[in-house]
Amino acid sequence: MGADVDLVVPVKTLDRAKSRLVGAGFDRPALALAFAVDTIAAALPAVRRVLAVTSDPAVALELRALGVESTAGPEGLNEALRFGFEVLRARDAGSVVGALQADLPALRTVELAAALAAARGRSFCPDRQGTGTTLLLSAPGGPLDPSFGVGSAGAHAASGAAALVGPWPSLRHDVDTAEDLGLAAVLGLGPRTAAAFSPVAG
Ligand SMILES: Nc1nc2c(ncn2[C@@H]2O[C@H](COP(=O)(O)OP(=O)(O)OP(=O)(O)O)[C@@H](O)[C@H]2O)c(=O)[nH]1
Ligand SMILES: C=C(OP(=O)(O)O)C(=O)O
Repeated sequence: MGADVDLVVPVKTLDRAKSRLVGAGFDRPALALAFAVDTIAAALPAVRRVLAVTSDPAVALELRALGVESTAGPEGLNEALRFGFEVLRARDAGSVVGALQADLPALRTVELAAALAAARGRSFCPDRQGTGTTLLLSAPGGPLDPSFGVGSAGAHAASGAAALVGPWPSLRHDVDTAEDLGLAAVLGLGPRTAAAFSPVAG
C-alpha cells in the first residue's frame, strides 16, 4: 500500500468544529482549519489522492490552494466517509481507500507512509489512548465500513480490521482537547497550526 492509496478526509463545518476546545482560549475555527491544512499537507506526498468531504466553503477554498479536491457530503462523520468512499471507489474499483481524521496537526509524511506500508488488508490506526481511530484503510477493492465515534478502535477491531501499531506517533496524536494540543506540540506542530496556536478570546 502507499502510493496507490486514496484518502477521504472529513472536515466538519468550522463554526461547529472542535467543540471540546470551546473556552480553551483559542480562535477555534482558525485552529480547526489549521489542523485540517497541516494534516492534509503532510498526507499528500504519501498517497495518490486526497478527497476532502466538507460542507464548509471556506475549507474547500483553502484546500483548493493545496491542489486538494473537496466535495460537500451528508451530515455526520460516518455518512460523510461513506459518501467520499463511494466517490473514490467509482473512480477505481480496486483501490485502497483510507479515512484519515483531519485533526492530526503533528502528522509527518514519513510516519503515515510507514503505517501505509505496514498495512495488510483492512486495518486501522488507534489514537494515542487506544480507544479512538485516526486512520481506517480498506483492503484493495474491499469495503471501508467506518464506525467512527466513541470507542471506534474497539468497533473497528470487532469488525475484523487489524490494528496498525508501529513507530508513527504523529499519526496517533489527534487533537480534541487543550491537553492533546500540548502533546502534539511536543511532537512538533505543522506550520499552519504553529502560527494559529496563539491564545485569544473565543
Ligand atoms: N464532513 C464531516 N466531517 C466531520 C463531521 N463530524 C466530524 N467530522 C470530522 O471528523 C474528524 C473527527 O471528528 P472529531 O475528532 O470528533 O472532531 P470534531 O467533531 O471537530 O470535534 P468535537 O466537536 O470536539 O467533537 C474531524 O476531521 C472532523 O472535522 C461531519 O458531520 N461531517
Ligand atoms: C470520532 C473519533 O474521534 P474522536 O474520538 O477524536 O472524536 C474516533 O476516534 O472515532
